[in-house]
Amino acid sequence: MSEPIIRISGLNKTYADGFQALKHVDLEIRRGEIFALLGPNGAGKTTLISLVCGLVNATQGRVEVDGFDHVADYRAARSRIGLVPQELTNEAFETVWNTVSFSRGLFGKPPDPAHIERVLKSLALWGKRNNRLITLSGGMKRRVLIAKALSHEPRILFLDEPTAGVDVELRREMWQVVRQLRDNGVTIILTTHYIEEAEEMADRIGVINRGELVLVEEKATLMRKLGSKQLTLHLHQPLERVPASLAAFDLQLSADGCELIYTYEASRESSEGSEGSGISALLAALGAADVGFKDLHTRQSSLEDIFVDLVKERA
Ligand SMILES: Nc1ncnc2c1ncn2[C@@H]1O[C@H](COP(=O)(O)OP(=O)(O)OP(=O)(O)O)[C@@H](O)[C@H]1O
Repeated sequence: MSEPIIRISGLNKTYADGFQALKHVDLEIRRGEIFALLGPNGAGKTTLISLVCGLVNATQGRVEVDGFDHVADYRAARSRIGLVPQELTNEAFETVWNTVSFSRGLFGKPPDPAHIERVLKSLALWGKRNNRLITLSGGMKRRVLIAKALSHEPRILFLDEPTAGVDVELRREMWQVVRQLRDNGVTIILTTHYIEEAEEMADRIGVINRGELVLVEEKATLMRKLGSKQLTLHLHQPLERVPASLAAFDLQLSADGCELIYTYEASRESSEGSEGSGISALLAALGAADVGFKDLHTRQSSLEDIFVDLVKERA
């Protein structure tokens, strides 16, 4: 496997007031992946990306960006990174073209109108290049932020809460844009507290809570490893309690006694077939106990359940 594009080791950050916002974070970002950093408000997401981007100094630890130390080789490291902040600052009366071209200049890159044209076209902003930012829709403004971050041809793009406070349609549009960038070879790191976003977009997910990186995992593995499934049986006759002969199963009875809910591990089911999940045994035991049901459905636990469990466990 190729070298990681970002290597973070033993990163600590204590702010001037003594608050420890990051606690010994180790993390490697793979070339070309979409990595979602998921965590509740105040978990340390912005602190972590600000450190990697060189906007905040680390108290301890080391960051390498594409082989360059982010302190000793600051310029080389920083030139490889594009950062998409949440909001546009005060350039409302500038045109799209000028804003994006100016951003490139900030990195000391010589003008390259052909590159700016490519970026604007890929983000469907070409037709708006002479518009002032103030005249653009919310979605277009967000795309201008991405264009600015791509103006100096970075290999890594950080997106800080890319879809915070935007509507569903715009969120989908942003996801599409991000996927396209990844397909063009850009490594993407996004922070989010929308679980749905991590579930939809990421190749790997890191969960950060109270300054600690509590988990880093392939999304698919995470879902498989920690996900559980529920089978709900709608009974013919309500029950007062779960029959003693079914005590071996993880069963819950709904308050009205009309539904039996069976929780089992989705991973057992996929690796061992329905036998492994105990469904056959449960159905046989239900038959023996004379508990009839008229309908059933299953539900896979989402990343949201997993996330809530993780954060709860450590609270
Ligand atoms: N300059 C600072 N001085 C002291 N504490 C700070 C400073 N900046 C951030 N913090 C604290 O560090 C913690 C992590 O903040 P950070 O902004 O990194 O979290 P976050 O995960 O990005 O949260 P959000 O989703 O709300 O943006 C918070 O408790 C915050 O109050």
